[in-house]
Parts: sequence; C-alpha cells; structure tokens
Amino acid sequence: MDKKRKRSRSPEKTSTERRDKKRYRVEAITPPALDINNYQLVKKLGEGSFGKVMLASYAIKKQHVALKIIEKEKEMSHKEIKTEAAILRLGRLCPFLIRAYATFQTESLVLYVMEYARGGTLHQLIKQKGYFRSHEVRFYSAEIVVGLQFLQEYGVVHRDLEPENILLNKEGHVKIADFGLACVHEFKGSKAYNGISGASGYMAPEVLANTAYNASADWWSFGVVVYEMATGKLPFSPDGTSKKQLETIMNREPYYPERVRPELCDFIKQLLKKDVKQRLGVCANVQDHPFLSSVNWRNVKKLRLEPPLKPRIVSAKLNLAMALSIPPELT
Ligand SMILES: Nc1ncnc2c1ncn2[C@@H]1O[C@H](COP(=O)(O)OP(=O)(O)OP(=O)(O)O)[C@@H](O)[C@H]1O
Repeated sequence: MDKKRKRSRSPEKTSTERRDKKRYRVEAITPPALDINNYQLVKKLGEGSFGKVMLASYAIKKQHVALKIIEKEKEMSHKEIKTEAAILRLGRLCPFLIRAYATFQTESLVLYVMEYARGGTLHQLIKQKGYFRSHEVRFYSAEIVVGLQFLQEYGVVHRDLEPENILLNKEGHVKIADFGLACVHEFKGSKAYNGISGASGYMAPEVLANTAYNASADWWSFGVVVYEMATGKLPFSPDGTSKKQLETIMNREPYYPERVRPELCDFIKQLLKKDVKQRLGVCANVQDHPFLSSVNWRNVKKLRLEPPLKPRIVSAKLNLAMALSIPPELT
C-alpha cells in the first residue's frame, strides 16, 4: 500500500534560513491578480463612505476591472471587510451579483478587484428615463428578485439596496453591488439583526425603529426601488432623522399615479407592508405575485430575457483630473 509520509525538517538548517526560504517561496508564487503593479488606474467610478471605486486596467489580461479601494483607517471593521469580500466571491454563482476576481490588501488599503459594470447604475437609468413602463419594471424586478433570493439562500441580508447599488452590465442586465453593510448568517436568514443601516428613503420601518429584522428589510427596500422605477420618485420622504422618517412611513400611504397598472400597484403595496409578517417576500414568495406571473424564471436565470433599455455605456477613457485623486500608495 502506498503510505503518505511526513516530510522531516532538515536538522542542519537554522530557523532564519527556513523563514527566509518560506518568505521567498510566498513571494515567488504571488498570483499576478494580487499584485498591485499589474493594475493601471484609469478613472474614478464612484466614491462611498469607505473609499473609492476606480476603473482600472488589468495588464495581464488587458481587461477593465472595477477596483474598490478601502482605507483601513476608515470605520469599516475587519469583520465587515471579510463579509463584503466573501459575498463578492459568491458573485460567480449568480449572474445578478457583482463578482470579485480577487481581493487583497496592502499596509493601509484593502482592495477588491471586481467585474466592471459598464452600463452605469439603475439610479442613472431612472433619472434618464423619468420612470419605467410596466414591462420595464417587470424585467428589472425579476432580475433583482433572483439576485436577492440567491443572497437569502446563503443567509445574506444586503441592508443597503437602492438604485445606486444596482449596477448594469453593458447589455443592460442587473448586477447588485455594494455588500459593505451586508450581514451573513449560516442559518439562512433565521437570525435577526439590529442597527439602523442603509440609505435614507430605502430603510424599512423595523430598521428605522431599531428593532430586530432580517431579510424582510431587503424586501421593503426592494419595494421602494420598484416604486421609484414605476414613478421616478420615492414613496416616502427621506428627510429628517430616523424617527421622523419612521413617523412619515407609519402615518402616510404613498401616492400612486393613475398610469401605474393595478397589478404593479398591488405588487408595490404588498412589498411596502409596514407589518413585517404581512410583507411580500416574508409571507409569500415574490415570484408568485400576479405582476410577475408571466415571467419565465428559468429564462431569467439563464439571462435569456432581452433587457428592454440599453444603458449608456460609460466611457473607459483616462480621466487625468480624476487620476490626480488616486491614493499616493497606488500611483
Ligand atoms: N463593479 C463596479 N462597476 C462599475 N461601477 C461600480 C462598481 N462598483 C461600484 N461602482 C460605482 O461606485 C459607486 C460606489 O460603490 P460602492 O457603493 O460599492 O462604494 P461604497 O464606498 O460602499 O459606497 P456607500 O457609501 O454608498 O456604501 C457605485 O454607486 C457605482 O457608481
């Protein structure tokens, strides 16, 4: 029988020699994707609370990537960074999530190398169009639903779903991004989270009230996104403190313009239920709502639906003014 043997350490080598050899070996096998010198920064794509997202060119494959650069000294904790990196790695399993090609760090920065979504954000598309027609809302809703349900299967609550974090690829398919505030639980969403987290105007009442919540919060935010696609506006005012926003939500009902079709109105109303237990996504599967009854989910998952709107492709030309704001460590 072929037995595995443990390799013995050579006794004549000093521990310093062994360490040096190990260090040399580690340096020698650093994959090119984890070497900062292989990325040339092109321009800034966006900036959030924790750092910048830059368009970069990956020299080895001559490919454009989005590089998220987080300064370690900013408030993001080690746990949050690890969570975001882990979810970005999940992205390769679902076509509607931004995926990471690599994640690495320097002394002061954490870097995520992500696929570059060239079609801009859903926010830009809504601003450009004013509002979407029913079939357009249905297309984006279906792709977001598959993305959200995939996250929930892995116990992930996004907690920051808004049109600025819903990106589009060059064909116009959805790519959910920004998992910086996401929570993961191994017991598939059964856990409740706390903490007021998310963008003003998109946070669920249970989040604003600082009570326990889970995936219900993402379904509410999704309801706000659907309302915004259908009307071009937010259903509730995002102004004021969390307490004020909560009061507005609890005391008011959104206005639905007449042109919004009844099934779409009902879809939004079911998602924007103030009582968590009655909310669509919590009490019933979103896919079963009549507004989505004509959707062929198998085709959605296989990216077979034709995007109804062509996004404006963002130019990938070097922008020197933006390049000047690159952290010195990366220039
Ligand atoms: N993969 C990508 N491809 C193209 N653009 C991107 C990509 N990732 C992010 N962006 C752009 O950068 C912006 C900010 O990205 P992101 O939301 O991930 O950063 P953040 O620092 O976590 O922001 P926030 O403070 O909103 O949480 C996005 O709104 C988008 O415009």
